[in-house]
Amino acid sequence: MTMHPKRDVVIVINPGSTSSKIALFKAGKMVAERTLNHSLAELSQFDAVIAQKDFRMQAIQEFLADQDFSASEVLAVAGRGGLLKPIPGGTYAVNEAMLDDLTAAKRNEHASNLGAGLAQQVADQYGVKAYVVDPPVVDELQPLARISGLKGIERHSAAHVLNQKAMARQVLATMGKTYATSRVIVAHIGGGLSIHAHENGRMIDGNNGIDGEGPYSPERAGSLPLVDFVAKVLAERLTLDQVKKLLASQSGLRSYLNDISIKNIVARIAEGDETAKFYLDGMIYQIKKQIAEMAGVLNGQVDVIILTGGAAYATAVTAPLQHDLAWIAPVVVRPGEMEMQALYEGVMRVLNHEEPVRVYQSDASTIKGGTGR
Ligand SMILES: Nc1ncnc2c1ncn2[C@@H]1O[C@H](COP(=O)(O)OP(=O)(O)OP(=O)(O)O)[C@@H](O)[C@H]1O
Ligand SMILES: CCCC(=O)O
Repeated sequence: MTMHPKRDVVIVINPGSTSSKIALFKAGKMVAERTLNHSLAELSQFDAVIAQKDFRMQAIQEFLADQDFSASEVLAVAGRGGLLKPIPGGTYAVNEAMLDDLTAAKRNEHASNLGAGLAQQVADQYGVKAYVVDPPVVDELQPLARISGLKGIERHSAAHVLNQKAMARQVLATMGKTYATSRVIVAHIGGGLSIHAHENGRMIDGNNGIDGEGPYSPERAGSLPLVDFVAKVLAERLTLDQVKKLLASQSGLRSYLNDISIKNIVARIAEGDETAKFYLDGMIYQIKKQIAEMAGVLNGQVDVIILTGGAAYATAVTAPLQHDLAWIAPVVVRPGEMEMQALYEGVMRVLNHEEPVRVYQSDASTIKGGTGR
């Protein structure tokens, strides 16, 4: 009699703005994980994010080749979801409509747009299904937060949803509180930067850095003086695609310091680079403003402020924020992300029939606007 090995291996793929993270889960546990940080020089070879697919896939295949599992043990593949149309939270099966919208970067360019395609390619290799979980476009904004200030333009959410929610749940549990009944501000400080007010389990407001809101980040512009920006767009005759690229991936620390790595920038400061210090301080200053704004959204009733993402490893970033924001609430630092675990759990909830699998339908909008249009 032939013995069939148990299918209990899930491969998790998470393309970030400046890194690719890959993990292997077996029988409920993460047994291997690798983070590859990509330099500006490496990423600059590609005109569009979607063109990075083969480059990122190579890293995935190298990781998989180093792991000890057989193809017949693979149960499913999870990828970080991309900038789809605004959708409810949940686990979505990768389908053609999703891949088409992401390949066309209908909403905008973003590294996470690669997640579904990479996951599907790896899933095909093992003859299993691919899923994405709680993509960055999960939109729980409260009605007042949607108003922009100009009729015809509405605000929409884009955030590190997976990590913000996972960190909030974890930190609140250590405080004896639940996510569903608490008020939290989470600042994810990575290649992009998203800072949101969470109230009773929902992300009710926060910045959409992809569309040019909030603090500048390693790559993103954040909010700009609009008249000067529009004058630049007109003077340089920029197309909408060029504007989106400029705001989301060619601004922020990259534009001031020609670097997207906060780790490098902290090292430059340690060697006496005053310019690097000035612009890192500027980013920290803007983060502080955004967190205080979210405290206003929550009427100052904040259980905890959480600083997370790769840059939360840098004390140069977290120490001033902990000091300056202590008047609002305790400031807890949780460096890195829990996205890999959250992706795995999302897929397992569907495979264990605890939650229905969601089906993505094509983004019917014909106007190529920002993440919300
Ligand atoms: N040990 C460290 N010390 C200081 N900074 C670090 C450290 N590790 C990572 N970083 C910084 O964290 C940033 C990347 O964070 P993260 O991995 O959360 O983002 P990402 O996945 O590339 O992008 P995103 O999630 O926004 O799409 C980089 O600027 C990197 O230099
Ligand atoms: C993940 C969406 C937010 C950002 O990257 O700026």
